[in-house]
Amino acid sequence: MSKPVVAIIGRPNVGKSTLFNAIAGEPISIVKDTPGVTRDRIYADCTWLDMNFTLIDTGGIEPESSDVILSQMREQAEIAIETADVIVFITDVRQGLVDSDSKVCDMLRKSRKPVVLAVNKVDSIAKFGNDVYEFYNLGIGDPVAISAASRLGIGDLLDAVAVHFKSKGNESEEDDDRPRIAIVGKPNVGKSSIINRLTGQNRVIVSDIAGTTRDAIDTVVVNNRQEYVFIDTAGLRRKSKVKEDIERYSIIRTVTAVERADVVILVIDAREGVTEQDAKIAGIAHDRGKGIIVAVNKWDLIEKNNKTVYEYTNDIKRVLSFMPYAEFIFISALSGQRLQKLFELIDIVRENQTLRIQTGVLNEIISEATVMQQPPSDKGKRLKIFYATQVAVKPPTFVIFVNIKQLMHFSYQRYLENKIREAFGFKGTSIRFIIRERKEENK
Ligand SMILES: Nc1nc2c(ncn2[C@@H]2O[C@H](COP(=O)(O)OP(=O)(O)OP(=O)(O)O)[C@@H](O)[C@H]2O)c(=O)[nH]1
Ligand SMILES: Nc1nc2c(ncn2[C@@H]2O[C@H](COP(=O)(O)OP(=O)(O)OP(=O)(O)O)[C@@H](O)[C@H]2O)c(=O)[nH]1
Repeated sequence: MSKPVVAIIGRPNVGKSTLFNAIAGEPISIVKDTPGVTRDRIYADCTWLDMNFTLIDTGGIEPESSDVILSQMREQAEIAIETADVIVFITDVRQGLVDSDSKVCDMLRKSRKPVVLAVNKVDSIAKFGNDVYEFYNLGIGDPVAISAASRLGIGDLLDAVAVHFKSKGNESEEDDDRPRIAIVGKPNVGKSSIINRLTGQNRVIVSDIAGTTRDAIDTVVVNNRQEYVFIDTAGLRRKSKVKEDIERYSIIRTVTAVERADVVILVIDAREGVTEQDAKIAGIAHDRGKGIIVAVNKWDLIEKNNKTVYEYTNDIKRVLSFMPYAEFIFISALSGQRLQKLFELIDIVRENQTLRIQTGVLNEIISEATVMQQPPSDKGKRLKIFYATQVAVKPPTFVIFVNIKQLMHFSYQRYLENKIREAFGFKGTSIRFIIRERKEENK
């Protein structure tokens, strides 16, 4: 299910980072399993009451002249409008209303994206409460008074944000059962070329998902009478001169595209091989439990012998070792080689993402596995597995009931995962486990 995306924007020093941390929770847990992305808080997976959403930080602004600030704020706002479902516009009660705030609000209003106005640094209502009214002048609705630093009003703010989740424009997306595929990868690997080639060969129809700006970049391709929605992240490079800004933007674009996708195609340039940056991008899809196909593009430029595919696959698997389940395909957007096969692979991965295993069969596999390799023990206590059942798809998720949770070591869980994969495949998709304790008497 696609999670809503919330973006925080505002002038320098109003408290964006402080608010981000207050919502996301203090320990930097964002991407702990994802290589490379820990340096900076760009996005975080958050929960409020029973709702999950992705929070993005469109980036800091260097306070220089007010002209520069305004243009950077516009840039931020554009990114937020392009990628977010709800925008939190944050202001500072102590700085008061500033001209650039009004200008950015004009942009936001025109975009018709839901905006929630936060007035920060209201550490004391008695002292600053009255100053909040001034912000009604921005014409983007009721200001919510908060103090990010002392975590006051954050609940009210998130309530106001969550109102827009339900009326979110892509409810139709939830009912839409066409496969949604995000094509991601570093600049210049051939993402646009792949989309162009696919659409050139097949009839294209305009996306009929109504509403938001993001949908303008969806491309519908028909293959064998099946419609596929491609979510493109190509060609949307920002003009910024700052390398960090470009990188931040491309990560935001990738996260928000991946969020909406069922299957992610990670495109790699065959000449360059796989890099840390590719691993970073792959990690975003992995963390979100999406189906994954690694497409090695520009295959026409490679001199090959009968070991080349094998060697490439091994090299990539080594770097992407956290996702051994990924499917591989070697393509050329230039010649069209194997692009037809890409559709077959998408179908397979998607089926695996939604595969449901009967409880009886699942438990047979698990008891066979425990006979073949005894569960681990510690201090005289041995792990007992009572029962397992699949509770979700996309990604397939299994609950395993055990006697003592701590005894389920990562390596044994991986062993069970391998056994499940041997039996049922699940190629191209991650699978998840939830380990639950149950009293032995209940068995
Ligand atoms: N009094 C008070 N100070 C706050 C509050 N929230 C943030 N601050 C302070 O305001 C300053 C700026 O906060 P940041 O979160 O770094 O602001 P930012 O908007 O991310 O700033 P840039 O990265 O420059 O765009 C810091 O000194 C914070 O401690 C608040 O609720 N009350
Ligand atoms: N030889 C060869 N060249 C390719 C292939 N696919 C793409 N190219 C070339 O690689 C360059 C980059 O391709 P794009 O499709 O623009 O790459 P992109 O990933 O969309 O790039 P961004 O928009 O920067 O993210 C172009 O010059 C393409 O012609 C291929 O399969 N073989």
